[in-house]
Amino acid sequence: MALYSRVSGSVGMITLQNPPVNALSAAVRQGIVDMMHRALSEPEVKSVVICGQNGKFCGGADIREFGAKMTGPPLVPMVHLIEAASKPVVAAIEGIALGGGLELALSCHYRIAHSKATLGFPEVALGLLPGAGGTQRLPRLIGVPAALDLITTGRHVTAAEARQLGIVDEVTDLNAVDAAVKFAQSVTGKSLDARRISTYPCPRPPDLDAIFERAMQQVRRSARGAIAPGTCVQAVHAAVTLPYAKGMERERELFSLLFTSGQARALQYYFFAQRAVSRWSTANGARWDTSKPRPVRKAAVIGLGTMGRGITVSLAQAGFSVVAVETQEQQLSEAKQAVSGMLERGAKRRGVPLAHDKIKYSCSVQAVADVDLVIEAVFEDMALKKTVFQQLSAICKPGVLLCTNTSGLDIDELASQTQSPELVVGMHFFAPAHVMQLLEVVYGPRSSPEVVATAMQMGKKMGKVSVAVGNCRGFVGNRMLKPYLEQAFFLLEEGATPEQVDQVLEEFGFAMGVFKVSDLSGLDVGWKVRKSDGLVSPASTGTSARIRGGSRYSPLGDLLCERGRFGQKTGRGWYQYDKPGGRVAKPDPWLHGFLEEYRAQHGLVARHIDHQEVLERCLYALINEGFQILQDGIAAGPEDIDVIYVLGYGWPRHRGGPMFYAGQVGLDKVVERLEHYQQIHPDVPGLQPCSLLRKLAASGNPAIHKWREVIQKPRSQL
Ligand SMILES: CC(C)(COP(=O)(O)OP(=O)(O)OC[C@H]1O[C@@H](n2cnc3c(N)ncnc32)[C@H](O)[C@@H]1OP(=O)(O)O)[C@@H](O)C(=O)NCCC(=O)NCCSC(=O)CC(=O)CCCCCCCCCCCCC(=O)O
Ligand SMILES: NC(=O)C1=CN([C@@H]2O[C@H](COP(=O)(O)OP(=O)(O)OC[C@H]3O[C@@H](n4cnc5c(N)ncnc54)[C@H](O)[C@@H]3O)[C@@H](O)[C@H]2O)C=CC1
Repeated sequence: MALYSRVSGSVGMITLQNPPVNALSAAVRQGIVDMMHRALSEPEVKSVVICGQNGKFCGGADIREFGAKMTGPPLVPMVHLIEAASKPVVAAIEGIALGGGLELALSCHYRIAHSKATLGFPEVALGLLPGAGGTQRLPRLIGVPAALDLITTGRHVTAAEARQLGIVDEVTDLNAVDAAVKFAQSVTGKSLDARRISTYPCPRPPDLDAIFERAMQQVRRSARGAIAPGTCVQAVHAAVTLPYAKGMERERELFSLLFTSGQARALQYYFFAQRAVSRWSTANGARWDTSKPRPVRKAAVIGLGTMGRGITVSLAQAGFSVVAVETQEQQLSEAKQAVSGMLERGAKRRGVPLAHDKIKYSCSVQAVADVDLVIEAVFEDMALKKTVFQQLSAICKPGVLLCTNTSGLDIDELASQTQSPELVVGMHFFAPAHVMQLLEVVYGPRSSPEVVATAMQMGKKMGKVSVAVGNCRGFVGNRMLKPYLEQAFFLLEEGATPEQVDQVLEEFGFAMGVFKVSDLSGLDVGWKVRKSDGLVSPASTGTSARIRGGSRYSPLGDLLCERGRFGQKTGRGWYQYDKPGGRVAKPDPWLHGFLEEYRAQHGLVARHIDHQEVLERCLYALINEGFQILQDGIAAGPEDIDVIYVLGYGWPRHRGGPMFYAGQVGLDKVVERLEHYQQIHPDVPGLQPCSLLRKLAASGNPAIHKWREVIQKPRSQL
């Protein structure tokens, strides 16, 4: 709702009240309309201030209302009522003015912002455009290029930048509401003719066509199939080419198109999913709201390779004191340089405070004796990690959390090496660890709720989105990757090429196809894991080479590794590169010839494989594993899996995540297609639909927020 009060005798104050972000719900919109009428009708009131309760102006339209039937006064007439007011209306912007909140502010005649406020049009991230005049008013106010930037990227600007751009009239370090009241008094009685943005002509730069062409190219490059950014460009184009009223009609038309799209539904689902994962629960009943994190001031990182360096940077930037340990002297000195470089780039590009003095380096593990938490990031080798955990358990002070960054080894086996297994938890960062937003917090059967809470909170302080997951081989992300990769290999055996598979996945929206990712991360990584699992046999050219443990196996990755083709690092992998370390993947005729030879050797006849088969086999195998993970209680809900895949594995956000996508396709359809492929490939267990998936499909494709009801029933019933 909105409260009305009278300040200093002549100022009518409208305060938005809808915690936590004063979103423009039906009640808030109704309140604003009613209170505006009241302020305009009271003769003593000479000007109006609009502000938000609890230091937040407004977080925009109430996203939770989008799925339901809209009630209350619409936003567009509301902003027109404010702009047309005969008394000056001043927006007092504290905290945030986002989306519809900024549109509300732009309809006011003046805007006063607190210096710590941020403003922006984040609608594009929800699959929408600013649909209450934002696309028509902003270019009129700040020009086309700046408006295009803000609206198509959704980036938030500081009050200082907003002042520079001309979005706000004044910035204050003092109380913005008091400043707005004073300002409102000072403009009482002044003409408002020049203050109504909708009446401004839209500036027409001479190179207008080129500006729009560039903007379209830019969004095509970065949007990866998302429709909202391009539609935002079209809406801004209408501001320049049409009179205001016609431009508003066009905005409405384009908004409706987006509003009813599957992409908007997916992005809005994802918005809430990313927030829902912080309300974690574990399979044995520990929960976010009953588990208290421990204080952590000083942390240690063991092993300063690729991951340890990024983790060190991330910890130091978050304000933790860090002891960084590396036993190899050469590695230690390289790591010091690399960490310094990362800190300096962070300071330069993102304004993160330089934190060199937060880090103490050592080549002895004894240096960790007084830390509160340790993150181990040594080689992925169980025997080595066990030794390190035994050492840590002996050296660290009592009560220290021992965390491992393993990509998939058994947390419980590591915990059993220590005197306090309840203090052991996985903190699985993603490379590069100082950039990637995802953290899988892996709890073992013995990890205490307090320890899970501490790791989750540490992640948050480091700017990560932390997702709590249970302990199993590969946890959630890497476990689901296995059937996806397997299908990609099998498709090569059956006649596809890496380029073809990658193209299908990139058209779907992945930033990179599976083979390009494999080249980037190094084929040797998976090879080492397969070797230690005993899967890589020296007889990989024999007839039994394509069967392991009774199931189909593709030795293609192993054969490439045997030939030294590790991907980008060696300049050859599934693709060729101009040199070792090269980044531009080019199709490799050698690889095509190799695949032909391989097929001939194994009696395989290449067939035409269409787009649909590539997509369905790769994605549905991955999705099926996701349902198995839910069934096993490794992830608490589909949101956890979706957030992991979007933030950690490049799943296109506008498709919501694999579990949401499965729901959109239709679970019955996913089951039907998996069964179809399983009939053709009976030796591939990953194609057998799991019982939870079947059960949900049979119960009529319930909406994704209802899946938990089925999952939480005793697992024996599945
Ligand atoms: C605001 C934030 C920056 C705060 O961040 P932080 O402090 O980190 O807190 P969070 O954890 O993120 O959030 C706390 C809590 O608040 C919830 N929440 C946040 N914002 C909203 C919101 N806008 N609505 C509802 N709830 C919100 C959040 O979910 C958390 O709760 P929890 O999930 O329970 O944990 C940050 O939250 C943020 O960035 N928020 C999003 C801001 C945003 O994107 N705003 C834009 C909203 S869209 C908008 O404004 C649209 C418009 O431009 C106007 C459209 C015109 C409307 C016309 C509609 C007419 C319909 C016509 C149909 C046409 C179809 C036809 O023709 O048929
Ligand atoms: N590289 C990646 O993309 C990811 C790796 N991981 C996991 O992170 C861990 C580390 O991986 P990377 O950083 O890639 O390995 P890396 O090979 O780059 O670095 C490992 C470092 O540990 C050091 N080391 C070995 N034994 C040590 C000891 N006893 N004490 C101190 N330092 C020691 C080595 O000298 C080396 O510098 C592994 O468990 C890996 O599975 C997790 C996520 C992603």
